[in-house]
Amino acid sequence: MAKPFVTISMSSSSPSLFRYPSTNSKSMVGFLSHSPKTNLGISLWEFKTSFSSSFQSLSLTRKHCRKLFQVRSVTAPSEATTGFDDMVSETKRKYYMLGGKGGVGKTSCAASLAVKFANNGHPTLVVSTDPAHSLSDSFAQDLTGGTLVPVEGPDSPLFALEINPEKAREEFRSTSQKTGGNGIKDFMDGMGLGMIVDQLGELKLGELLDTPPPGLDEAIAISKVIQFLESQEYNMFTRIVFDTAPAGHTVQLLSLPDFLDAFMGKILKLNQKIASATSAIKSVFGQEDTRPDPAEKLERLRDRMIKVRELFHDKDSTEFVIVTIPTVMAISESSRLRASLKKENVPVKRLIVNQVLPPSASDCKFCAMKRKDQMRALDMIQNDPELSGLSLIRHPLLMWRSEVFQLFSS
Ligand SMILES: Nc1ncnc2c1ncn2[C@@H]1O[C@H](COP(=O)(O)OP(=O)(O)OP(=O)(O)O)[C@@H](O)[C@H]1O
Repeated sequence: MAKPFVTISMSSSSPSLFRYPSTNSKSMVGFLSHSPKTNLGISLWEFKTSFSSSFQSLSLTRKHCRKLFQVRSVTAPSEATTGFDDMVSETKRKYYMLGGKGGVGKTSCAASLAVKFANNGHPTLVVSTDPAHSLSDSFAQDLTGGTLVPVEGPDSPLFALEINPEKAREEFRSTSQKTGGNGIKDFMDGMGLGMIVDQLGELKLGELLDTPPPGLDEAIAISKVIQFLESQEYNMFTRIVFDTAPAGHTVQLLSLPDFLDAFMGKILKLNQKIASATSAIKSVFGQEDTRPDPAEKLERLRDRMIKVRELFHDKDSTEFVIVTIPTVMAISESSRLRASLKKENVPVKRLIVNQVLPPSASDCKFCAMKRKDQMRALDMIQNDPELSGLSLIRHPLLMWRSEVFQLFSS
């Protein structure tokens, strides 16, 4: 039997796998019933890493999952569950991208929505690509390390993953620098082909490398998740919830393939020069060139970026859900986000308005003022040409973090 972990590789282009953490947070702070890890829990993930045997082992995993994950009884505010029935009804795989202004509750909603899906029979993966991860806080489990961690509680398997976008960016840098940066220059210099290095200067690769567009790291992270989800091992996941980085970045990542096209054009031009130079050297010295081809790697990266863009545009499988709060500023920003997403043809159907004051018979002075402000902001939504057509899901402002987690769970 294979060892109980396999890793998600952030660098390989082959599908990545789970790693069951050796330790797990024991504090489930309120909202998740704590069930300490048992031997059963560990053996659960002893599935084989070979692709040929994966199907069988994963089936085994699912069976055990049902035993391991305890049915959690949670009561959701009825308003919070409205509008989500159609999100859980289809059996086909669906991707939900939750995005919005910083701090409005994207992570809380993503975590909570993922629990809702899992409790409704969908094996679910919730992924954070936000550089300021707080998914670990939401689940009170350590999710760092770029591996899939099982979340305890829901009826169906729920896994969470925090991806370090910095790591993804670093990977891009090192690959592209090997291709167009100092690595190549040193190599060419060593071969006495300085004049080609001079020509490389014209390509201005350095400038591109120094100013990668915002969203690149997030796009790389998303593309990696999509890539491994395509493999047979991960067919089981029917709902994938992404907790994305604050608003602007997400839209910018959609234009990444264009950036990469420009970048790739240069890289490929460079690669041709190198290929002809090295083949000339090989013909003289009869040497085998065993160096890996970074340009090929970049090409694959660009292809993956294109897939991410396609996924964002696929109305059948993907939905971008805007999360906001009832303040004039947040609503204005959400309207701009919706406009940019519309321009990019990204499907948006729902708007979650989080932290709405619950009804009260006796407001204090502060609460009364706050409520008035919120009413004004909610009115704005009704009159906003970008937002008024979306189906609105209102979430109450809750007192306790444990309740926040229950927003969608029922
Ligand atoms: N409905 C709610 N009622 C009360 N508190 C809430 C609610 N939703 C979220 N919060 C709290 O607001 C804070 C920010 O929430 P969260 O981290 O989910 O936002 P975010 O949009 O993901 O933030 P960031 O952009 O920094 O990633 C957290 O402390 C969370 O517990």
